[in-house]
Amino acid sequence: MTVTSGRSALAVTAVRKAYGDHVVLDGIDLDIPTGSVFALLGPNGAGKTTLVQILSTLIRADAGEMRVAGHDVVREPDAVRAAIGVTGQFSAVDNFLTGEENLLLMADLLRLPRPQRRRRVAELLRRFDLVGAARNPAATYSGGMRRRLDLAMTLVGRPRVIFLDEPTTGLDPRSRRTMWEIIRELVANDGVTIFLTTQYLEEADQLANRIAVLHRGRLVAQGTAAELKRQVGGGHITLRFADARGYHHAARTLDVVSRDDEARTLRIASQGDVRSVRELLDRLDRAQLTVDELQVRAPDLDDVFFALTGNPVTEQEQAR
Ligand SMILES: Nc1ncnc2c1ncn2[C@@H]1O[C@H](COP(=O)(O)OP(=O)(O)OP(=O)(O)O)[C@@H](O)[C@H]1O
Repeated sequence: MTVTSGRSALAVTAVRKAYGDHVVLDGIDLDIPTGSVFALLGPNGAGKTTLVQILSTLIRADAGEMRVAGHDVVREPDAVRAAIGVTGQFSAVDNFLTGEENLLLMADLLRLPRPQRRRRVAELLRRFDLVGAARNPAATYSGGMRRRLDLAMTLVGRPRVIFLDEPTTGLDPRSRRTMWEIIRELVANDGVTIFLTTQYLEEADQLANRIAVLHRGRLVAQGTAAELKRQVGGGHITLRFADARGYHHAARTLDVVSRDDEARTLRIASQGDVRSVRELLDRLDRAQLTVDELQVRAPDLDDVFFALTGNPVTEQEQAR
């Protein structure tokens, strides 16, 4: 792949990064078209943040060629910085300042022309539903409000490429959906390119035009959510157990993709056809296990992840 495509917001070839003996990124190639959402998917510790830090000029790669918004990351870091916005797990929000003050501070730092500053800040407060809380210290904000403020601060400088490093980690489902809406609007209205990292398969499914799966320093698959699902084929069966004994016995003996101990549900890899469902039911009967509920589903990204890496996401997180 070359690194010259005019339509690419990000073009990356053979990026490598190691910390001592630990190879974190082992030859990453990416080409992300302008105006699209790209999701880099991987469990904790996969190297997602490291790649974002390299592409946003915060740390140096050991090798590789990278262009972001048309600029070379190593040779033109200032031009890259001027074209990008980054919101990460460690937010830029100052707790002692109000939401409005945080935004004004950002406008000052970016040297926005004076008459524009208040106008831009007011517009962002409106857009991110922060008008009511604008005069309150950011310390009093909920997790969702803080993420919105953080993203609003990133937008003060009108970046063309936005890195969102795990934008919804730790948010409740409602705040997560609000963030998704905001991200969709950003792409539709502002034509920005979004580079998103996430551990949530559903998030990548909801937002991304293209998804890449990072596993042990390499991109093990790339494509649209539909392409990745097709690549895996099959699907899964979800079983909910009536009692804890049956649940734990089944968890030990079946080919489990993922599990939810609280809800006593197991996800089993399966083609989902009548024969494989019958075989599974026979097996459960023989073991005298009572199932409360059974659902047959088409493949989702959880199945993709399992097929590509041999592990469910949750197990990889636990194995860290
Ligand atoms: N400065 C550093 N020195 C040594 N090792 C590091 C350093 N920064 C990151 N690592 C290691 O590199 C690996 C990748 O870390 P990284 O933070 O990029 O992963 P991640 O996919 O973003 O994970 P998370 O979802 O937890 O943020 C981890 O094993 C981490 O311990």
